[in-house]
Amino acid sequence: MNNAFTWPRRGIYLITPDEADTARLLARLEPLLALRPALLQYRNKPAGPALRASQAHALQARCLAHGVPLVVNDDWRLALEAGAAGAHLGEDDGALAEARARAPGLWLGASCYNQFDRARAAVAAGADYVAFGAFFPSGTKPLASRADPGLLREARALGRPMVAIGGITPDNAAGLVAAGADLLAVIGGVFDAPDPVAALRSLQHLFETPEPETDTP
Ligand SMILES: Cc1ncc(COP(=O)(O)OP(=O)(O)O)c(N)n1
Ligand SMILES: Cc1nc(C(=O)O)sc1CCOP(=O)(O)O
Ligand SMILES: [Mg+2]
Repeated sequence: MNNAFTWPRRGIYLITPDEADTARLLARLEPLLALRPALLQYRNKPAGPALRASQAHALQARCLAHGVPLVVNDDWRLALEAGAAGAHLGEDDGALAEARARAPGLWLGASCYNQFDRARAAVAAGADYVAFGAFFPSGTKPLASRADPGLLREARALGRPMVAIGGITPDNAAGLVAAGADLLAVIGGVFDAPDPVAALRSLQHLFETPEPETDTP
């Protein structure tokens, strides 16, 4: 990895909700960025190219102000243009190997769903981290395929940071950390909570205990 930021290793990987109103998006994010999540991903599925570009630039400015690395979902070119730290690519987002070749300085993450083989291929293509999910039913992505925490134990052997995603809340996340997740990616568990700041704090607490053993079979 080659980036102005140091890779955060462990913590909460906050992902933005779909929000067309940029002022409102920034207002919702500001108190959360003040808590310094490990990473922020800009994700806005219904947004068109112009809104995505302007929101990515606006978020990059706020992330820099708070010292939080920004990752852009789906689009490594936009990540480069906005000066973000990374891009996250899934099965519909182009070849990771091309992104690796064209954007050598970006952190690149790969969605691996519930598939160990996909993670192995992503690492071979140059992924800096691999993401697995969905570990719980997700209101954001109700049709996401489901993953088992045992996959995290198996994938530790790949030697890359592992992100867990899908329906994660302060009440269900501890088992994923125990299974070896380095980062917990969360949308609804924070943004749909009655008190998003309190929810993010609770999730961050999970990483304040010592790291679990990682070399058990
Ligand atoms: C950290 C993280 N993990 C998984 C995803 C999902 O990516 P993808 O499968 O491309 O689906 P969309 O998010 O693009 O709908 C993610 N974005 N971030
Ligand atoms: C964007 C996404 N990807 C998933 C996967 O399994 O790859 S689950 C998911 C939704 C994450 O949002 P929430 O925290 O609200 O469930
Ligand atoms: Mg995608």
